[in-house]
Amino acid sequence: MISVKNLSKFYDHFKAVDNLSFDIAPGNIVGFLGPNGAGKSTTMKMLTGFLPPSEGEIFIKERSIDSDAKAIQRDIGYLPEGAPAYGDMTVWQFLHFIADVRRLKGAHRKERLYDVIHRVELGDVLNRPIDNLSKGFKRRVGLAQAILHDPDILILDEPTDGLDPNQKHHVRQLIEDLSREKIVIISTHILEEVAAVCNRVMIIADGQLRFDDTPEVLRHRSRFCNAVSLRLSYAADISGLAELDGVDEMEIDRKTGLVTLFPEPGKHIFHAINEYVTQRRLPVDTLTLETGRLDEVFRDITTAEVANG
Ligand SMILES: Nc1ncnc2c1ncn2[C@@H]1O[C@H](COP(=O)(O)OP(=O)(O)OP(=O)(O)O)[C@@H](O)[C@H]1O
Repeated sequence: MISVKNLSKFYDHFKAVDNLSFDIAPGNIVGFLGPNGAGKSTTMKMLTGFLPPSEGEIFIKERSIDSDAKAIQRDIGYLPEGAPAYGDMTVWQFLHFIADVRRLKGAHRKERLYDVIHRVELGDVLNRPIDNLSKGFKRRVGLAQAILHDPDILILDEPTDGLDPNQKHHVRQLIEDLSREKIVIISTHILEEVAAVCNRVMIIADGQLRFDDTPEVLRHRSRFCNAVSLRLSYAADISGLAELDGVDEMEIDRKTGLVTLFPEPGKHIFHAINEYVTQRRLPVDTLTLETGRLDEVFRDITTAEVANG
């Protein structure tokens, strides 16, 4: 369990993290979201004991990071932003170096190295110097060092940054596999990542916590959630759609021709629309039930503070 109380960080007079309080329980895969400069990395560095808080407290498994940082760091795997490593070492040398730092010994050490190399799929690059690896492989080496000692808590700063779509998919699956019983905190800019792997979303902006709930709740904040969009193959009179029971509003995107029908709060309109277009034989190419647009909600939440001053 992680428990954070009134956490703040100042860089000189600038408040980068502003009075954060939250608890995270095992099994939580937290997507830690925020625009550039929101304070994500600073918060992660404080959680891992790399940066002392200016104010507030962090308890991890009921120990204070203030007095017990060393013990706490044994329970944490941390992938910092950019995944720094010793570039002149080969992957094999680097992982052994990390195994030394983590004091892994004997059969357990062997087993952990084998497991991690296999899971993160580093077998083909073990003898390559890290400096010569692609960005994607460097990221994977960073991930491997973070999980080598099988920590209960994983803190990953933009783990899929620089990876191609296949590698992203692989790393997300890896995180899902690892996350049973563990706490995983992932900082990311990528909203689809949150929907794909996280069961909790925390959004910060200007160092303050703006949202803390499930991805589902986040999605439901979108006015597009449960809206129905359709595309016509040629022009037709669709004005009757706006009059259907439960339809609040109809919007037509003049550029793309996409028609979106928004429901009244709590109403489901897909079936009524489907029936209407079928009965009238309207020339509808696609009819889609929207699940909500996370990018729009993210923008609303993170720009709200500007309006609030
Ligand atoms: N060592 C430092 N000294 C002074 N200011 C800093 C320092 N580190 C970060 N900051 C500032 O604190 C704010 C928060 O930075 P932080 O790196 O935590 O944000 P972030 O959410 O991780 O951003 P990004 O998504 O761009 O990585 C930014 O305005 C940044 O410029």
